[in-house]
Amino acid sequence: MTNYVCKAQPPPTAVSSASYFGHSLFFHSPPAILTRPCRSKFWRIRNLRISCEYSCIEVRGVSYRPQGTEFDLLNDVNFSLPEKSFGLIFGRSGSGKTTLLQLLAGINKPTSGSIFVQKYGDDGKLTQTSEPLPSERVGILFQFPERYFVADNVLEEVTFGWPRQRGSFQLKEHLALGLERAINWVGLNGISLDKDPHSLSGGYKRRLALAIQLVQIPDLLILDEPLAGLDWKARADVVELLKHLKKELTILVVSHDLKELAALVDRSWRMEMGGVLKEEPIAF
Ligand SMILES: Nc1ncnc2c1ncn2[C@@H]1O[C@H](COP(=O)(O)OP(=O)(O)OP(=O)(O)O)[C@@H](O)[C@H]1O
Repeated sequence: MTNYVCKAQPPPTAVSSASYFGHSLFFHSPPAILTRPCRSKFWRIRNLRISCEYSCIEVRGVSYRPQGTEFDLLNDVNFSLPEKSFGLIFGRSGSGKTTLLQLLAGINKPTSGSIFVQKYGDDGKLTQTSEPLPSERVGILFQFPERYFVADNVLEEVTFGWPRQRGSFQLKEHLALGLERAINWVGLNGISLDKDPHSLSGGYKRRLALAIQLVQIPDLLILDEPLAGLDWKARADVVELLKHLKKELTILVVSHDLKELAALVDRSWRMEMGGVLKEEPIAF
């Protein structure tokens, strides 16, 4: 198998992605000492052994042709996104960006090629065989997610689809804790859970839509045009929120708003007409 680019490039904050006895340090900002670069095989802090392993979402040779059609919408797409990094895909309307996101989210299946997770050791070497990226571990926010709000209040909106009668106590407890964390993460804790989601400001509607995706922490969070349709203040708020979330999550964004997002971006690609993806750094 080809040795792909991800190997030589660990995530931007390699140690913040450290495993802690097999659990991610996800919910907490890493202590200052953990933000130092990874120098030795393991960090030892208060007798905790913390390895510097990391993983990458890998897209290899992906093409897609909808059934019954004669043209590929995506052509041999390849890219890697290390965990806890922020990727941006831009390009002309109709080039195939949303089509690619749908494959990543498991909504459609590639005609050829594969999408998987690859784990690496702190020496940059593969540590185990690749695993498919499970669609239930991908959170996706399509354009204008607030258009799909269905409930009369914030709590029902976030818990829509949760088990009501059936479902174990542990599952419900897990979801409730996830809800609390998600609400805090996106800064909705000052908002009454009784409030009508449609009465929220544009920026807060986006926060709510994000919270729904974050109750169960996704391995990959995909956002299609997260700033579209917002005024300048709400756009700045959402950028600030993404800056915060980027410390904890692997995020892939499709957007035309390159200038506003540039400071967050670790890797970027241009989708050319015909579904051809090319790496292209953005600089402002
Ligand atoms: N099921 C389908 N069958 C045939 N063509 C399709 C199908 N779905 C999408 N397309 C076409 O594929 C092309 C790529 O669409 P896609 O929505 O991925 O583009 P995009 O880059 O996300 O555009 P935008 O920036 O406007 O959202 C478009 O020409 C679209 O009409």
